[in-house]
Amino acid sequence: MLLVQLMRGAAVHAGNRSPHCIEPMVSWVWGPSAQPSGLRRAHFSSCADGDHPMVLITGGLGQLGVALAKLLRRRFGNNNVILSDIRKPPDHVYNSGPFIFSDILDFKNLREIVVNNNISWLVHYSAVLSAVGERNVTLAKEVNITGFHNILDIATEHSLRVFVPSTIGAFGPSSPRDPAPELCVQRPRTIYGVSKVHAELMGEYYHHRYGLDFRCLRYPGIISADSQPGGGTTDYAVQIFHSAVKTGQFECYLRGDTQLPMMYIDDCVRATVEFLEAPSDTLVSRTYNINAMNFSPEELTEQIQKVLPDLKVVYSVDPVRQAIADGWPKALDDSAARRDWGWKHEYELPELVQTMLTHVSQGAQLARAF
Ligand SMILES: NC(=O)C1=CN([C@@H]2O[C@H](COP(=O)(O)OP(=O)(O)OC[C@H]3O[C@@H](n4cnc5c(N)ncnc54)[C@H](O)[C@@H]3O)[C@@H](O)[C@H]2O)C=CC1
Ligand SMILES: CC(=O)[C@H](N)C(=O)O
Repeated sequence: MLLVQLMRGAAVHAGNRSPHCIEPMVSWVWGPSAQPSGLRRAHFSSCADGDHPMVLITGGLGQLGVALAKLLRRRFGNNNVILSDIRKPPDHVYNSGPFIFSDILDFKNLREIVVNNNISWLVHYSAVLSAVGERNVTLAKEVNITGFHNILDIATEHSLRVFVPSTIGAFGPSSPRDPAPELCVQRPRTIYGVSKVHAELMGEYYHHRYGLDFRCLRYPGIISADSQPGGGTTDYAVQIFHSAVKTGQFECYLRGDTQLPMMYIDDCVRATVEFLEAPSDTLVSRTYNINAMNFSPEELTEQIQKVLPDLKVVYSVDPVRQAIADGWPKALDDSAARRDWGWKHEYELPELVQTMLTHVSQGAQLARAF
């Protein structure tokens, strides 16, 4: 019954966004996780067959890579998007399109993949996230800095368009927090944040020095139902949905009033594709903030309780993740992305909660059926 009610609610949510491509084309596609929401409107520039880029996604088996690959494959064809990682993919991912082993620390292997597959766009998702990075600084330095240098050199060598996400974690306690602007003091206190500021600056330097087509979005915390987060500070906002559906109880590691910027995964991958497709001359900057909503654990709980009133949340604060969150922005100013390349989010908190509960309930029902 819960599922039926949720699906009814989700089906009526259809966003309107403004197209900002050279030749705007409105088409109807199935969203990456579109079962409950049905047909959604997609605004992309038209793209003749021969114009398709050949895309490589590194770190593609994390929280975001598979959803991005789905959207890019729908757009450019299944065989034109290669997922890669150092882990073994689950069967459904392996069977859904090209997958290749790639360790970003292995420069020669990375170069071979780029050359042999005629790669033209590189989406660099491999990373060690904030909480795991504080537990293993050496690994974070290696993957997020040394690995990124390999990406930068190969992208420059082969004239690739390269997308590297940054994060709200690239700001720190001395940055303005409400909202954090595009340009301000950035003195993060995590190795994750330091490595992302390094990536922003190096990418912009290579753009100016060598003409590299470097593109970077500072993502907020991303919320997804089908994929698990990889060890960040915003993970609670995914975990709470699974606990709410499975046990009706959740132990939150952040204080109830910790407000952070957040976004639903469909908005995140759509923003990424739109930004990748934006004509170079519309990009005033090479690094943009993007955002959708800002909320605290208490506000998220309240919204979930509108559907699941029995949900109980207790707070058991983890000092490491709380200190990280306390140095991050409460909101992001993303007006430049909205102005320059037409960024517009679709999901606000009520739609996010509706959609997440629908997906997570469906998943739980399926799991019980097997
Ligand atoms: N998920 C989020 O809330 C946010 C993510 N981002 C950024 O988006 C990107 C993707 O994030 P997620 O998918 O959440 O990360 P994740 O932690 O879920 O996945 C990262 C992937 O990188 C892979 N990896 C680790 N070492 C590697 C190596 N040596 N070679 C190749 N792959 C390696 C891991 O196996 C993993 O599958 C990251 O750069 C992250 O910093 C930015 C802001 C928010
Ligand atoms: C916001 C991020 O970059 C990530 N989810 C993390 O919490 O580390």
